[in-house]
Amino acid sequence: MINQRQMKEYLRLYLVLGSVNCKTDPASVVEEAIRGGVTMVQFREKGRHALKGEAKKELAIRIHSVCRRFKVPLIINDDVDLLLEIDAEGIHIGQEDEPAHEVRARIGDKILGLSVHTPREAELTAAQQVDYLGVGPIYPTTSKEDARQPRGPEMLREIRSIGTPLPMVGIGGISAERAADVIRAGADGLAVISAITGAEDICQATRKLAEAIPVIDRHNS
Ligand SMILES: Cc1ncc(COP(=O)(O)OP(=O)(O)O)c(N)n1
Ligand SMILES: Cc1nc(C(=O)O)sc1CCOP(=O)(O)O
Ligand SMILES: [Mg+2]
Repeated sequence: MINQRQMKEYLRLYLVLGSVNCKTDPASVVEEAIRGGVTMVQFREKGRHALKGEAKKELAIRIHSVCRRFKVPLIINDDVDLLLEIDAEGIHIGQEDEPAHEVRARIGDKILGLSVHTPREAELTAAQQVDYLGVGPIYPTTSKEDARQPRGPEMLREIRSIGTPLPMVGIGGISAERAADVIRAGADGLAVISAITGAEDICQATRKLAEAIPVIDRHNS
């Protein structure tokens, strides 16, 4: 499994995207976003108009080739078979997806991220199986059809207060203006879709997000 220090660095500015989120070629969006400061990418091909089968795999391979060029890890959402086929760096699963211990058995040492929405779910997560937690939605979002009620940055604070040892990323409605509140509440990084994919200038929007992330020394806080 990846060491936590490295994991936290990768989580700092995490772009989640699929073809339905992009106005132009998703692989070009990824390249522009990496140039702007994205530290990890998740391929999340979901929704009624999402690509399937070979077309989905072909896009995943093109995005992976951009990520590889810049040494940025690519995480696949939900689809363990696709992760193994293209040899990406990790997988993100939710509470309703394949159980974490079964996914870990299939992926070996690759990165495994799990969504949690409550302190209880974080408490029940086996820290030996999972590399990071995705906590959301922090704010209202229109990018996930079945998103739960937003709980605000307070949810991150509550999860930190139960002493979870795992790196955490906040997700849901995060913008540059909200970045500092999310990090100060305990997140190691920000995961975003629309704040990057919806921008006219992808690189500039990413830079603005990256610059809004405060550096926090957790030992003194
Ligand atoms: C970083 C990150 N956090 C949470 C999620 C949501 O995962 P999940 O609950 O499985 O929902 P879907 O994304 O599969 O619709 C995520 N994808 N990434
Ligand atoms: C993929 C996803 N997962 C969420 C969760 O709460 O688990 S919210 C979300 C969508 C995030 O998109 P945006 O940055 O555009 O709000
Ligand atoms: Mg899922």
